[in-house]
Amino acid sequence: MDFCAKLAAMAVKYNIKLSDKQLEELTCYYEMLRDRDYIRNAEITVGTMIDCLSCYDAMMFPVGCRVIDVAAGPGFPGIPLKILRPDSKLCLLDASDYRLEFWREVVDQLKLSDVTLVHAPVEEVILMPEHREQYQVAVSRGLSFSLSKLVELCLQLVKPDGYYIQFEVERRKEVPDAAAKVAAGGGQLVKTVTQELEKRTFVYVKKG
Ligand SMILES: C[S@@+](CC[C@H](N)C(=O)[O-])C[C@H]1O[C@@H](n2cnc3c(N)ncnc32)[C@H](O)[C@@H]1O
Repeated sequence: MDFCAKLAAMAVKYNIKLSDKQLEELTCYYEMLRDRDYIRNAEITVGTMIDCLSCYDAMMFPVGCRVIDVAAGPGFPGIPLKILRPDSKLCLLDASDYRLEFWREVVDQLKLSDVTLVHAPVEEVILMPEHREQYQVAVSRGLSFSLSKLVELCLQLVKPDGYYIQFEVERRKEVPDAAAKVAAGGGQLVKTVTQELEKRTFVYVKKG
């Protein structure tokens, strides 16, 4: 089975609704990652795409919402979420500039509109008026700060009624204590959702 067919099958299994156009765009993104040697194999990337898309909660993403991916690396989960919700306005942020050119290519190739690219550490971006408290949703996957530190930093990017979604891996073992850790970072735990495919728990945090 090719990448697109595998992704389509997994999306059905995990109840993620993708149009043919979205499947094509995710496949094109996969091919660009593969051509840059950013990924090891198609199987793993299907898992990564499903992981990224699984955090989506329609209630937290109003029409035209501004979303920031903190420490996006090659674009996970920001680019899959932008493909899922093309009306959203995405900011990809990373401290390292080594992905900027790649992000630009993806944006051009997929003709993605309303995407902003920021090369700076999150600690600096939270102080910039054009980013501070400007987003409906902040997401972060793979940034190795403690859960309370991530909540403290990322909520500063979120509007008063916004949300932060953190991708937690099982080995970090922060989830059983998530409510206390989220509160220590200044947030309110909305829910945690565990996704079996990548042994992942999404921690949903509301500001305030
Ligand atoms: C393990 S990668 C995760 C990338 C991507 N989110 C993913 O899931 O594949 C961690 C990323 O965090 C970025 N990073 C590390 N410290 C950062 C900081 N203080 N602010 C913003 N990005 C940071 C790194 O440059 C790297 O791209």
